[in-house]
Amino acid sequence: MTAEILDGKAFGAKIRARVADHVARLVADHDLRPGLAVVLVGEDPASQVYVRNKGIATKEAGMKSVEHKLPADTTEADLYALIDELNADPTIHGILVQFPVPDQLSERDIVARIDPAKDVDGLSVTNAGLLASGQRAMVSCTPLGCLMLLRETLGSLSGKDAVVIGRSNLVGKPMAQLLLRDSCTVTIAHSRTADIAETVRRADIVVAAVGRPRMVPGDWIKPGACVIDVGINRIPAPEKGEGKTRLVGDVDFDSAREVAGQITPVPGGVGPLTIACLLANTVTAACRINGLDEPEGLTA
Ligand SMILES: Nc1nc2c(c(=O)[nH]1)N[C@@H](CN(C=O)c1ccc(C(=O)N[C@@H](CCC(=O)O)C(=O)O)cc1)CN2
Ligand SMILES: [Mg+2]
Repeated sequence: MTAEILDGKAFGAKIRARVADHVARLVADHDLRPGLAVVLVGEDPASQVYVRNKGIATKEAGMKSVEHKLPADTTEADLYALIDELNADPTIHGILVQFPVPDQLSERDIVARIDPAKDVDGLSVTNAGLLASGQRAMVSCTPLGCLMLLRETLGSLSGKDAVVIGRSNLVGKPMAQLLLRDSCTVTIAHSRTADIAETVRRADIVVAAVGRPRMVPGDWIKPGACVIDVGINRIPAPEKGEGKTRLVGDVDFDSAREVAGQITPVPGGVGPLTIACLLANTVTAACRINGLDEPEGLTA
């Protein structure tokens, strides 16, 4: 079997078109233009690219985009003063502080400072708790995108065996909660899982989110399984020339594609869904904050 390759760029574009449609309606019917503020602390080159792409995508969808670039030595007090300002700004509905942040800052404390209603990363204790208890939450963008892609690809997920490899607050844990909510039988595997190969072999759905290049070989995959590779790992690529690098996922694509039913590539799989779902979450937040109906097709 050779797997169907799931095109994250195309699906991301579809989500973004849906977002733009909702935005146009919110502006026309309610004079409400959703606004997203992205805060970047320091000069991490990859983060600079992601933040720029978020700004471009936000404007393309017809939303207000605000970028705050702070120096690498920004203090907690200065960052919190900015977050407080954004929390109070009625034209801003989503706030995202780009991670990683420099060492003097705590990701956990930053997230706690953001109004949970504007927490478009879904990382606050409030949103994690709402999701875990089956209530309306803001859901982290990458797992939200993975869930939308799984539903689009497989239809109902009910009764399927799903394994999430990785237990981060940003991806692994919310992904497992979303799959559980769609009535999957969910296992979270991680570095201490006793027989990870056997655990993965049982799964109809594999979501790999560990950040270890090509950790999951094809012979761990159940024939026909749907494989979602969240990993974005930069590795040396001497074949492209000295000092060159390339991106690979957490799954060994070449061997896994021979076994899987469907698989996401890296790049061009899950990555583009993260930004598309950030836009979706901003629209959702704007609707909720203003007491309007949930946007259809943009929430989990
Ligand atoms: N506050 C947050 N920080 C970070 C998040 C996040 O969700 N919230 N996620 C990542 C970075 N990220 C978005 O912020 C992100 C990463 C990758 C992509 C993407 O489209 N990747 C492309 C490849 C890009 C490349 O060539 O380098 C792909 O996979 O096709 C989008 C967004 C960490 N920080
Ligand atoms: Mg981190």
